[in-house]
Amino acid sequence: MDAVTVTDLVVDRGRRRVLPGLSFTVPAGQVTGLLGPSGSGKTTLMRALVGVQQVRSGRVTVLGRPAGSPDLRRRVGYVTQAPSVYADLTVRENARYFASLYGMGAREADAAIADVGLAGAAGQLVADLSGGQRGRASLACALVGSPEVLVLDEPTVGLDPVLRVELWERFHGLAAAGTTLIVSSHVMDEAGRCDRLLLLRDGELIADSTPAQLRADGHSEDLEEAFLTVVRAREEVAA
Ligand SMILES: Nc1ncnc2c1ncn2[C@@H]1O[C@H](COP(=O)(O)OP(=O)(O)OP(=O)(O)O)[C@@H](O)[C@H]1O
Repeated sequence: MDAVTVTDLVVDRGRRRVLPGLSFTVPAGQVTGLLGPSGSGKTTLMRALVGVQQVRSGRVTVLGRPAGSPDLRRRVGYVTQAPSVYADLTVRENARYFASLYGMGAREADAAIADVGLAGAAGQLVADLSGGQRGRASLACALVGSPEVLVLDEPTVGLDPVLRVELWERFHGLAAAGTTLIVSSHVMDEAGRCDRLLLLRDGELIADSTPAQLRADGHSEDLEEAFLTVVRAREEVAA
């Protein structure tokens, strides 16, 4: 089953056409990576998926409903690049506050904090956390409502390698339990951790693939190299 269907999506931001007509589907219960260089349109696409981006034309369907439908609010979680937690509350207070909005209790809040590896900092004010910790506090607040679709904009930026691996394990744990995750990144070494890959460049979909297929198409075990080979092959065809 597909959790997300995007058909002929066109988005302009300012006077620029950022997404010139995207079509793809995202399977449910998997981790789909949205990979592409800075400025390729990843955030714009994620905003369209959660229904906060004005779109010029096209259709975005999430869990069978138009993106942004009121009944999707509880079912879709979105973590932006800028952590969206209250700086003057502790991590625990933030998580419990968001839990209460979803009708959840302290137990779920504490579990979400533990999931992102912040149990030791639960009593600390968010204002006193490092950038990476703040990002994880934000993630905990999105996890607390157990959304069916989780859209995460560069969730591992600034994290040390051990935490990154732990978070990716957590993502796969969530997917195994049925959650659909869409995770953006601009570092190709994270591409290998995804079940599926959407590769964006200048708002266009260069590949809708799996890591194994991309390696085969790009004739390289190294995903970055494989990606470059696929990009160059496309450019030669276009020239
Ligand atoms: N509010 C805005 N008004 C006009 N143009 C914008 C606006 N926000 C983004 N853009 C442009 O849209 C394009 C895509 O931006 P977007 O943030 O979606 O890219 P991205 O792939 O998420 O980049 P990054 O990895 O750096 O976050 C960029 O060229 C950017 O300059």
